[in-house]
Amino acid sequence: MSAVLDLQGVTVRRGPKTILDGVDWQVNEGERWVVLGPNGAGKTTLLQILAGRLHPTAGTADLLGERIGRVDVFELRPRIGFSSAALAERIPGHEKVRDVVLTAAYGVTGRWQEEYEAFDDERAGDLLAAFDVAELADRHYGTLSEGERKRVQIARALMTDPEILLLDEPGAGLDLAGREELVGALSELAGDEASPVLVLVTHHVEEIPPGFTHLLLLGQGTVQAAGQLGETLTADNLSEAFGMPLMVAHGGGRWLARAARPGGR
Ligand SMILES: Nc1ncnc2c1ncn2[C@@H]1O[C@H](COP(=O)(O)OP(=O)(O)OP(=O)(O)O)[C@@H](O)[C@H]1O
Repeated sequence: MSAVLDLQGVTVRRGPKTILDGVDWQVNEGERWVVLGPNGAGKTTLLQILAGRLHPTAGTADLLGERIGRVDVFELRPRIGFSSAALAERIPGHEKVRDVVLTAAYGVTGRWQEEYEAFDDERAGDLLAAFDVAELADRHYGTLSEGERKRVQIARALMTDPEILLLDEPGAGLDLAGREELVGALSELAGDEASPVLVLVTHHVEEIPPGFTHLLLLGQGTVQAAGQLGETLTADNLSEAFGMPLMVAHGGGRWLARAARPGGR
C-alpha cells in the first residue's frame, strides 16, 4: 500500500533562509498525526506543501499518489481539506454559516450564484450538526464566537469529503471551554473509521485529542522525531525540540507538558 503522503528530502528555501531542510515523512491510511514544534519551526510551511499550495525547492512531495509539480493542483485540492487562520480570514463576516460550509463544494468563499444540489445542502447540515453548530446555520459568520468559528471552519474543510484533513492550529485563541469542545470534536473525528487521514498542527500537547496516533516533532526546519505518539512524545524529544528541559505526563487519553525545573531553563 502506498503512503497517502510521502515526503522525501523536502527542502524549502526563501532567500538565504532554509525553512524546511530535507524532511522525510510518510503518512498512511487511517493514521491521525500531530505536528508539534516551536514558533518558526516550519509547521505552517510544511502544511502548505501537504495542501498542494507550495512546491518544495528540493526533494519530492507525493500527495495521494500524485507528485507536486507534475499534477494539476486544482484537481488535487478538493481531495485535501485544509483549515487555517489565513484561509479563515477570507470568509466574509456577512456570510450565513450554512453557506460558509456549502461554498466549499465549489472551493469559493462567499455565496454568489452557484447552484447547489440537495445533497450538498444535506451534507453541509450534517457537518454543522456533527460539530454541534447546527443551530447557528442561519447566523452571520461574523457574529460567532471564536470557538464556534473554529468548528464551522473544520466543517467547511470536510465539505468535499476529502481523503486528507489538514488543521493548522485550530485551538489558537480559544478559551478553556472552547479548547475542550474542540478537542472533544476532533477526538470523535479521529475515532471514526470513515474520517480522512488527519494532520493537526499545534504548539500545545494539551490540545492533542484522544485517538490521535502519531507525532511529528519539528525542530528548526528538520524532523526531530516521528512515530507512534506514545513512543515519540517523550520528555527528551520535547525538551530537544523546544530547547528547554520539559517533563511530560499522560493520563485519561490527554497529555500535559511543563518545565522540568521551576523557573524553566
Ligand atoms: N516567504 C518567506 N520568506 C522568508 N521567510 C519565511 C517565509 N515564510 C516563512 N518564513 C520563515 O520561516 C520560518 C518558519 O515559518 P512557519 O510559519 O512555517 O513556522 P511555524 O512553525 O508555523 O511557526 P509558528 O509556530 O510561529 O506559527 C519562520 O522563521 C518564518 O519567518
